[in-house]
Amino acid sequence: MSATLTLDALTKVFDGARSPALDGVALGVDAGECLAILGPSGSGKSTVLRAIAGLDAPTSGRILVDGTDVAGVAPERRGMAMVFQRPLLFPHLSVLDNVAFAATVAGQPRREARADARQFLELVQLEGFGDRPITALSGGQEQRVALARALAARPRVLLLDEPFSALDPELRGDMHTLLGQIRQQLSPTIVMVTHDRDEAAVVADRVALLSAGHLLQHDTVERLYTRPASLEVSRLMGGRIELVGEVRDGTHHSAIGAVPAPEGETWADGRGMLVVRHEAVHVSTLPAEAPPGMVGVDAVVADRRPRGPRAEITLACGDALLEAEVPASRPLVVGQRASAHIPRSACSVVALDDRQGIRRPA
Ligand SMILES: Nc1ncnc2c1ncn2[C@@H]1O[C@H](COP(=O)(O)OP(=O)(O)OP(=O)(O)O)[C@@H](O)[C@H]1O
Repeated sequence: MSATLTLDALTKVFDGARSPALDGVALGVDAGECLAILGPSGSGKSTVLRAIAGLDAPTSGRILVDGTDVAGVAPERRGMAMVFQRPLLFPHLSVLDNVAFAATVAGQPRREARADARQFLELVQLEGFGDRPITALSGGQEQRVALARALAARPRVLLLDEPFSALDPELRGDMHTLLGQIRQQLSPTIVMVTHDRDEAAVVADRVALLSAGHLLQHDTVERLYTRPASLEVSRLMGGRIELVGEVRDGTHHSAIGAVPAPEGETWADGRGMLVVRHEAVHVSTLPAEAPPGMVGVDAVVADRRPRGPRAEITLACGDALLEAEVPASRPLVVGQRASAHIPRSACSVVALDDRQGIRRPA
């Protein structure tokens, strides 16, 4: 129950719009893969999903399922099922009949459809809930029913449009675990829209990052964080360290000194912005040499902001500022001398966009 999905130069211009909602989006999803479509509000995430589902026709470009163009194929004949942010269940039907609905309408005998639906309720861990009215379910349970109903249609591609965003963090975590179990058992191809980086990191094999209708990067979660294709990607992925400088002979030079490219990589010579994942910066107060593979920088603690079990630290290194996180229990105080140890593997150089190069991330 999985298929490959290919988006080929997908473009959507809504009537009267000044700029396209999607502009030439091209990517492939492997059979059984989970792709997260990530991006800020209005970037075109739902438009991609609605085009794949057949709910909106693209202005140009193609959508291929297992290599076959689905242009003109009605939504219900595409072999896809969609789960929305709101579960959209029939309130007058029981839980079981909601899940069995599509099969019954398609002409499957009621008894068979219900037996089948029971299996999917079990899959979403709602066995025993079949006879309940929909109105007796919690939000998380409703979304499980919506998922069971979508899976009961045995879609080749499962489309999820921010399906867990209305749930509280704990329930959302449970749903991520459930999605992992469903993937293990059924391996559906999944395309999931989310604006939450953490959710994308937990559920997806790869991420398509959109901004203003453009695909900025299609890559693994780890590479989006540590090898952003541009300054915009770095910022959208929450990158907070940006150092203007120049690459010479494969080493970036900036206010913090020389940072050689990570092992096995090369950086092109020229002006460039060194971007560094702040989560990887280690703050040391001992006068120790930086360990192998790391760059050491002398600094002074310029700011400290409590964040529950963690504290965010700003380090001043001459004119440059570095960000880091430490456990809240670390007794680092403003004005204290410290050194930052930066793993080279957490560093990347991106083109310096002169329109945005000077602004620091918020
Ligand atoms: N039916 C429509 N008619 C006109 N413009 C639309 C329509 N649907 C979406 N748009 C516009 O297309 C752009 C992309 O919208 P879309 O809903 O795909 O973004 P999104 O990334 O899903 O946003 P959000 O995270 O807020 O849901 C936006 O500028 C939006 O205003």
